[in-house]
Amino acid sequence: MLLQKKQYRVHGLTGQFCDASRELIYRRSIHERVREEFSLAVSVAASVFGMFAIADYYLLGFTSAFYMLLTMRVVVVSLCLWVAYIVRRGGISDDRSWLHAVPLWLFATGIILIVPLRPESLSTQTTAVVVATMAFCLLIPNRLTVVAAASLYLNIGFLVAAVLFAKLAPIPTLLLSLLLIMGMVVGFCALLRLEILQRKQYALLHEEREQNLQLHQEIAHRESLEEQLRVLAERDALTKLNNRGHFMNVAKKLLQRSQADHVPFSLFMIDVDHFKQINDTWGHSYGDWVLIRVAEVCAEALRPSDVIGRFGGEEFVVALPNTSTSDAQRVAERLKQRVAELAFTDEMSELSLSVTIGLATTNADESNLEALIKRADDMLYVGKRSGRDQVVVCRDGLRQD
Ligand SMILES: Nc1nc2c(ncn2[C@@H]2O[C@H](COP(=O)(O)OP(=O)(O)OP(=O)(O)O)[C@@H](O)[C@H]2O)c(=O)[nH]1
Repeated sequence: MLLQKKQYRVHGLTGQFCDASRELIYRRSIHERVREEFSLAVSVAASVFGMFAIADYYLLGFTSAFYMLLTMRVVVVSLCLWVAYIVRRGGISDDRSWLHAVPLWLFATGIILIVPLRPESLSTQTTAVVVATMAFCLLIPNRLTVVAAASLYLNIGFLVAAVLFAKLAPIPTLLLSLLLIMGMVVGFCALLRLEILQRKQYALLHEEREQNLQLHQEIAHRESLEEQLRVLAERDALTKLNNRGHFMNVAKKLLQRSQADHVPFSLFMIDVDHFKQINDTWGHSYGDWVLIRVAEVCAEALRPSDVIGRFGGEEFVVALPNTSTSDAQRVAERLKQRVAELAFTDEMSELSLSVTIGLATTNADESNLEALIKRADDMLYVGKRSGRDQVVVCRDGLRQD
C-alpha cells in the first residue's frame, strides 16, 4: 500500500505524477479525451482570433497595417487549424507532444504582433492577453508546463512590445506588469489545481480498482482453500471416494428420505478377497493401486443417485436409495463382475481379483442405518466363510444367496 501511495504522489509544481512511468500511463489513459478537447479548443480559439480582423478593419480601414494584420491572422488561424486537424486525425504521440505548444506560441506571436500595428488599442489588447492567458490555462488540458512556457512568452513579449511600440511610460509599464503577473499567477494556480485534482481522482480510482482486484483474488483463494478443506474432510485420501464419516452423514439422510417416501433402501458392503495376499505378494503400493482401481470400477458402475464410500481398509460400502433387494442384487452382481474383469498389466498380470458383497434392504419401518450396515456386514461375513466371490443377500433378517 505504501508502495502504491508513492507511485501516485503528485508533484506540487508541475501537477504531474512524480513517478515518470505512472505519468506516462496516466497520459495514455486520457489520450483520447485530451486529443478531442485540445483540437476543439484550438479550433474555437483560432476562429475567435480570426474574427478580430473585423475590429482591425474598423480601427485601421483598408490600410497597409490592416493588410499586414490580416495576413498575420490568416497565417496564425490556418496553422492552428492545421495543427488541430493533425491532432484530431492521428493524435499526438508522446514523442511529438511538443505539437501542443505550437498553436499556443502562434497565438502568442499573433497577439504580440498586433501591438506595433495597432499601438493605440493597447488597453483592449491587454484584456485580450489576460483572457488568452486564462484560455491557455483552462482550455488546454493536461499540459501545464507547455501552457506555462507559452503564457510566459505571451506576457513578456506583449510587455516588451508595449514598451517599444506603444511607448509606455515607466509607471503604466509597472501597472501593466502587475496586471499580467496577476493573470499568469491566477491562470497557473487554477491549472495546477486542476491537474493535481485530476491525478488524485485517477489515483483514487486506480487504488480502488487494485484493492477490488486483490479482494477478488483473496476471495477466490479462500474459496479454493475451503473447497480443499471440504474435500479433505469428506474424501478418502487414497480412493477419493467418500470417507466413512461423510458416507454415514449422506446415507442417513437418504435413508430418512426413503422412509418418508415409503420406498425401499438397499445397502451393500464390498470386501476385496484375499487382499492381504496382494499386499504380501506385490507390496503395499501395488495393493493401494488395486484399491484405487476397485473404487473406480465400483463408482463407475453405480447410478448418480447411489452413494459409495470407503468403509476402511479394503472394504467399501454402497447406499442405494429407492432400490429393491432384487434390483440391488443385480447391481451387486454387476459390480462383482466388473471387478473380476479388471485387467492388470506387467507384474500383476496374474492377479485374479474378486470381491464378496453382503447386501441388506430396509424393513418397512426401519430407519437405523447402523443396523442395516450390521446386517449387510453379517452377510459379507457369511459370504467370506462360504467361499468368497459372491453376493449374499439378507432381507427381513433372512439370508438369500
Ligand atoms: N495396500 C493397502 N492395504 C491395506 C489398506 N488398508 C488395509 N490394508 C490391508 O488389507 C489387508 C486386509 O487383510 P484381511 O483383513 O486379512 O483380509 P483379506 O486378506 O482381504 O482376506 P479376506 O477379506 O478374508 O478375503 C490387511 O493386510 C491390511 O493391512 C490400504 O489402504 N492399502
